[in-house]
Amino acid sequence: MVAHRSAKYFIPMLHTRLTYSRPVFAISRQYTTTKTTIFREIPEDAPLRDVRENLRQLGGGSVELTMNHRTSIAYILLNNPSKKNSFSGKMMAELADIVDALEKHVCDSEGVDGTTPEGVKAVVKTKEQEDIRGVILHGASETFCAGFDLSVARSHMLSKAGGQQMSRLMHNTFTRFHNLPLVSVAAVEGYAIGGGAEATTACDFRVLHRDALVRFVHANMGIVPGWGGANRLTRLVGRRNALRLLGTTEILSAEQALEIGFADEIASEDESALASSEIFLSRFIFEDPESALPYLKQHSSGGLNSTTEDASSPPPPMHAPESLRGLKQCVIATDLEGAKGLAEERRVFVSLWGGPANLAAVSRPPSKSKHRKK
Ligand SMILES: CC[C@H](C(=O)O)C(=O)SCCNC(=O)CCNC(=O)[C@H](O)C(C)(C)COP(=O)(O)OP(=O)(O)OC[C@H]1O[C@@H](n2cnc3c(N)ncnc32)[C@H](O)[C@@H]1OP(=O)(O)O
Repeated sequence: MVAHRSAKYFIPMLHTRLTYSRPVFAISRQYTTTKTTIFREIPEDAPLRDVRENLRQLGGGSVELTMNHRTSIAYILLNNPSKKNSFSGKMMAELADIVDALEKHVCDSEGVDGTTPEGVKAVVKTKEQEDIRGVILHGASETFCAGFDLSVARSHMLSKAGGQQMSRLMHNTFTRFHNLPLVSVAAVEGYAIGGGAEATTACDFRVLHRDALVRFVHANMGIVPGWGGANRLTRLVGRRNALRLLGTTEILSAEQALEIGFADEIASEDESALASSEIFLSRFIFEDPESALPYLKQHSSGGLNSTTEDASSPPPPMHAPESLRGLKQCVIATDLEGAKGLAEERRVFVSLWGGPANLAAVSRPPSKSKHRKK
């Protein structure tokens, strides 16, 4: 039965007044829109690839990956500014594509299963200096993300099957992203609302602009987080704070976010969250972040592909990518039950001991000066 959007199909129990007071009218199963796009409802257990392709046809905007090989930082840009970078179905599919690409770049692509800590086997595959060590998730036009694109929801995805598909794909994508053996930072400007707030929890760290606002609005919509955000938020800030943020839907300022441990840093007065995130990441990347700052500023292009060879300034010494990736693997392996986590840590250690970076470090003469606190 093909229903057309109109008030007479409005089903009171699904009517919800959204945070920007746009009523959402429910329509029934098969959808057509003015663009005669048919959103196919597919079986619950359909391959995730089918779900991704089904969603790809919905809505606009884009998610863009760029890699800066000079600074070893990758950037994922949520780009849907006319809708506050909210996620359309197309953007959900593109984010999944990008996580595929990053997994291939940093993991042994033979059978990587990024949804489980055991499934993530980091490798160093390209020349050390080119290897990506960190990734920043950020939004266009000075805002982070307003969650799910509600115009897509209204037009195509208010059925149980639509919600199930969308949630299944986003759970998979954000779990794989969270498990990537890269150090990830959410650079939050403006708003991170609903699924946008959930997206920040999929990163290892959060750097907020001093005016940024974070809000888990799901309770106002008669639901709970649909992208894994409640689970990750609870691990981040503890049960008490998580339940308060989710249950009251209170707006979290940058200061409050820092106070409860949700945010790791607030951008300094005259700095964007993106620039502050690059400096934050540089502490993981460069052996001496302070002295690497001029190089970082010269080459960090906010996500433009910067592979221009600049002979005048070879990159400052960086931590071996395999060591950083191994450390991330050890941390996510703590999700494994019992002794499995320790076993994974030992496996990573053995895989690195005696490797090129370890041999180079061991052969360096010890020097107490390098342990002086700056
Ligand atoms: C699991 C995911 C979860 C779920 O599915 O339950 C969700 O994420 S549901 C979505 C939750 N997000 C929201 O409720 C945020 C709604 N938006 C707002 O509260 C405001 O737009 C805000 C605070 C983000 C920005 O307010 P501001 O006054 O600065 O701008 P406008 O409200 O005028 O918005 C500008 C422009 O963007 C469109 N917009 C904003 N958010 C969304 C969205 N989530 N989906 C689609 N479109 C969105 C808004 O309609 C305006 O467009 P215009 O054509 O100019 O009216």
